[in-house]
Amino acid sequence: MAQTPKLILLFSGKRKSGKDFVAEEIQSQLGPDVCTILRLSEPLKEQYAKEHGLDFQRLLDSSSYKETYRQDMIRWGEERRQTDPGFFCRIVVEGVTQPIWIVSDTRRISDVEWFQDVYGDLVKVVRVVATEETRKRRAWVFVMGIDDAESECGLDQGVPYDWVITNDGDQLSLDAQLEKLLQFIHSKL
Ligand SMILES: Nc1ncnc2c1ncn2[C@@H]1O[C@H](COP(=O)(O)OP(=O)(O)O)[C@@H](O)[C@H]1O
Ligand SMILES: C[C@@](O)(CCOP(=O)(O)OP(=O)(O)O)CC(=O)O
Repeated sequence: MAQTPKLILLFSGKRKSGKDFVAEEIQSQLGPDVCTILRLSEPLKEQYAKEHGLDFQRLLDSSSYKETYRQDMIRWGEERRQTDPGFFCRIVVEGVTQPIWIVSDTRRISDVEWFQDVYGDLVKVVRVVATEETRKRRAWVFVMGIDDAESECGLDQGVPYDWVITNDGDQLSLDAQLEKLLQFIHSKL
């Protein structure tokens, strides 16, 4: 079981909006002892790799290897969540000791609901936004069945965002937004 955190930031956003980039910026400001980044896709990929005889490490990086299996991983993960919506959430929080958690890849309303049910007001929903143009510059290409499906669109609406971070590559603008978010985080420590 994890220690009770002081704050949980649930990040969502489109592919290549910069969820990981922004999460890592925040973690680097706070330090790894204070802030941990949790990824729901990690236990998903680990288990999927085991069951399908694949290389877990290669599923973790931004390679074409991951993209080859993305659609089937989505299908497989959805089957798991249907029988147990908290399946991947419970695994990622296990044994975490840092007071600030960033879950960098919430994709579905059921993910948000699980955290809200268990941790209540400690949970804040953060949306990372970048234009299609910016995302294309980061090598995003629209794929039917992925970019128009729940995995990418599940949190486009239906869950109010507590914070919206616009990440279009302007470092000064990002710094200003993160400064405000960091002030809020510090107020919870
Ligand atoms: N503000 C930024 N400045 C420079 N590079 C960025 C910025 N935001 C994202 N990137 C780069 O764009 C790519 C996609 O970002 P990533 O965080 O992996 O997106 P996501 O997790 O939303 O799919 C990565 O190579 C990342 O380093
Ligand atoms: C099957 C997935 O978990 C794969 C996610 O892999 P990543 O989180 O590595 O993907 P991106 O950051 O969008 O490139 C998606 C899901 O629907 O659960």
